[in-house]
Amino acid sequence: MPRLLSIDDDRSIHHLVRRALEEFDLDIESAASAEEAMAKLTESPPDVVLLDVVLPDASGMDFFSQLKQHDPRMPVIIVTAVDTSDIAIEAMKLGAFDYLPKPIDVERLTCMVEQALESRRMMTVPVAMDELLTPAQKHDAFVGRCESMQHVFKAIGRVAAQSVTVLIRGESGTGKELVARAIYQHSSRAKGPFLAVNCAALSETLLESELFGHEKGAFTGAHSRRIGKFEQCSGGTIFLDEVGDMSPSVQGKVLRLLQEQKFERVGGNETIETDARIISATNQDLEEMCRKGEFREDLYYRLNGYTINLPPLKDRGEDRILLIEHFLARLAKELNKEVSGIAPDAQTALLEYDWPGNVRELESVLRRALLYCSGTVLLKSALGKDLFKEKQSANQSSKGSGVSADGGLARFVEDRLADESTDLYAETLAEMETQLLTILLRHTEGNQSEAARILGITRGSLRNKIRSLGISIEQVVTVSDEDEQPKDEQADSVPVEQC
Ligand SMILES: Nc1ncnc2c1ncn2[C@@H]1O[C@H](COP(=O)(O)OP(=O)(O)OP(=O)(O)O)[C@@H](O)[C@H]1O
Repeated sequence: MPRLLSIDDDRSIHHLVRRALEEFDLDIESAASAEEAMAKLTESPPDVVLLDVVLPDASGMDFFSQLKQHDPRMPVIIVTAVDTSDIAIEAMKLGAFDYLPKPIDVERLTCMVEQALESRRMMTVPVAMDELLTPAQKHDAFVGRCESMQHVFKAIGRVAAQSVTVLIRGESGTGKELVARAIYQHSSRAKGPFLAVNCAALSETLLESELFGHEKGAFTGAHSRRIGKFEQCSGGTIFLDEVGDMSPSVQGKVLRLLQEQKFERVGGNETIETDARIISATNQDLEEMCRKGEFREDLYYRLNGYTINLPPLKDRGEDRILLIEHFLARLAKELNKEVSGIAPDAQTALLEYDWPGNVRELESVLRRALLYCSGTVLLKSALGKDLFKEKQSANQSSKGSGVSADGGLARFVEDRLADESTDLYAETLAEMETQLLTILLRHTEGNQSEAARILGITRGSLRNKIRSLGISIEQVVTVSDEDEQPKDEQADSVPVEQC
């Protein structure tokens, strides 16, 4: 279980932190002084630290530097009273993860902790390419024995140690983020930070501010200075996902950064230098975008120091069977199911399907199937006929969320009866919950806090349900974008890819 260490001499803060995070699967420890914190850190390293910069026995900045020396990849969230916010900003420049003013806003705290844990996971959970690992091992297995995936693994090995930019290409859900993490973990920057930014999930203003930071008053809602990811990540690696979605203005700033390693915060004059390695990824045809004038050609060449192409799942031959076995073993453990095999007709159905949402969709389909499955063998009936029909229809989303938000309940029950289900109550509840949450998350454009408020449940319960039902927020929001609903423009809103 991940560990959080809260360092503050005010006991009421520890109490608040515990209550706010009680629904996280987190082991929460507290320390009232720098000395006590260091003893706890040394005994057992935490995955995220909340640090009050005013401690009885140390200056906040000195102690922050000690923490960073101890573990440069540990996300530290600085907690400050308003009059210490300058210290927090200084700490951010030196690589603090984020900062939180007192009085603590519980919503922001939970959001930041969630982001910090994800960031820690990306940096520290090894991506294992060499063999199929058992689910008990603490690795994210990168399954691939087919020839094209072996090329990918070799390319990762070749490019990791060089300090060139890398452009990872492939359809959605093919494993681009795994490739980026594997490159980082095998590079000479592996001890430095790795920060990921999804360029498609933020409006132009928010993305610019997320990457480059902003000065107080730079735009409506910019209440204080913010340090951007490029500044925070100096000496580390930044992963720009969905890079084709950057606006022309952000493209121009990223180009200058690649040419000169320099930039200015939004609304600022100070020129800042950074040394962050850029790995980017896209599922778009950047060459075509260059031809149409939608993507800067000079930036395309700068980002594309080396290209890694990920094949779609349907072209990975026997890997599909390995992936099915891998996910069945992992998900059975995670969902506490006894399933140890798959019926031949179920396997054939999975192999015949063309998987527009690629590996992510396969994982999502198997997760739902396991939720429905009551025996030790996964039957074809658990895969859901509906799902396959819908997925193969002409007007489906290329992302494929694995969720049918408009299927009728009566039809679902009839189908399950036809399949001779013996677990109809649990199956129907899971189906209804999936549909309800999908519709609502589309309505709130992926904003989980808002969705939890409307549902009348806590954000933690919503998050648990989203995970156990295998709903992908990113995909839900993508469907909403296709419906031409506006993206969230609020400066203080929560980026959907992170929260
Ligand atoms: N070869 C693989 N072996 C095991 N798991 C994989 C593999 N490829 C992808 N996955 C899993 O599939 C999911 C999607 O992968 P990932 O997020 O890396 O895809 P992506 O190409 O970055 O998607 P997107 O374009 O939508 O951002 C993740 O849970 C990842 O761990």
